[in-house]
Amino acid sequence: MFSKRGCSHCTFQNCPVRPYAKRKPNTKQADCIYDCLDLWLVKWAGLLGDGHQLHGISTFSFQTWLSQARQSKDYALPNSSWSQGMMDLYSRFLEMCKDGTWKRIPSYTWLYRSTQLNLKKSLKLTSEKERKETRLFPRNMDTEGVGFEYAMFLNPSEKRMVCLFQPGPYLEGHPGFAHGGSTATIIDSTIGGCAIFVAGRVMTANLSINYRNPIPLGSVVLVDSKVDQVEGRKVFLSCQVRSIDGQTLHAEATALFIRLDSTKSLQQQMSSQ
Ligand SMILES: CCCCCCCCCC(=O)SCCNC(=O)CCNC(=O)[C@H](O)C(C)(C)COP(=O)(O)OP(=O)(O)OC[C@H]1O[C@@H](n2cnc3c(N)ncnc32)[C@H](O)[C@@H]1OP(=O)(O)O
Repeated sequence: MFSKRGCSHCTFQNCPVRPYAKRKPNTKQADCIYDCLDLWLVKWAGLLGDGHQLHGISTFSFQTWLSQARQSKDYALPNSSWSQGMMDLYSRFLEMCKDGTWKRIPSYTWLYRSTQLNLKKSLKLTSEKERKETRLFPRNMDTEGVGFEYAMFLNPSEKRMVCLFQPGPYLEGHPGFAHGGSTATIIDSTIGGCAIFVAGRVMTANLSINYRNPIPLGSVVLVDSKVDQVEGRKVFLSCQVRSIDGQTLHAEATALFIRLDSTKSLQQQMSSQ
């Protein structure tokens, strides 16, 4: 039932999923192992259910291990689904990080790990349940390239956050183009990251988007957001979504974020409303 060859893709011994696959360019070995294990679990653990023993390891403990491994995986690193355009833009921003002007924002399955943002207080206020179980919406797909492929960079002095975004086929709206809701999601997340950096724990109160030109699936766009004004608890931001060459304006948006009570956890805040 299991190949004894080992997976040439990730070198995970006895991987039954891709015994003959070649390693994809730019794939980190660790990422690939998670992929293979994931598919392996879906294939076998899903069929057998929890509590069964495979190779002496219970599927339950394997799932727990996998879930912990996923939480510590940085999804904003290049993977083999990234187009050359995405890689080039990523390299350009990485270069600009060298003198400290820009900072790459790692991206985990839960928001509050992003230590580059202004979240030290929020981290303390986040419950164990929130930390372990909150899964950030744009990271809702495990297969690389099918949904939201993105990486963010923060310019602290300009209070600006950019997001390199490559929408995959599962985000389709009109044939061949990204669904407007997926564009709204990536705008909300980018603007939201910027607002979090400036004000800490915030929520979107208003997001207004003008869609100017559709975004082809698989293309790469730059979501460029900045803080315009802070008035008490209110953070006003604006954003533009453009093609890499800057020639096509895909969308522009304005947003209002409201800072939450910094002494209360999100749960306390919500239940007191
Ligand atoms: C690196 C990755 C980063 C990823 C970032 C992810 C970001 C994701 C962000 C989201 O999607 S959050 C989810 C969507 N948002 C919500 O579900 C929020 C729902 N709304 C609420 O919970 C509350 O309405 C809210 C927390 C926004 C405000 O409630 P509060 O009780 O704290 O404030 P309040 O209602 O007292 O309003 C405070 C001020 O803001 C004003 N305000 C509130 N909502 C407004 C609105 N919608 N438009 C204009 N003004 C508004 C309000 O008038 C008032 O102004 P003044 O102080 O001048 O009187």
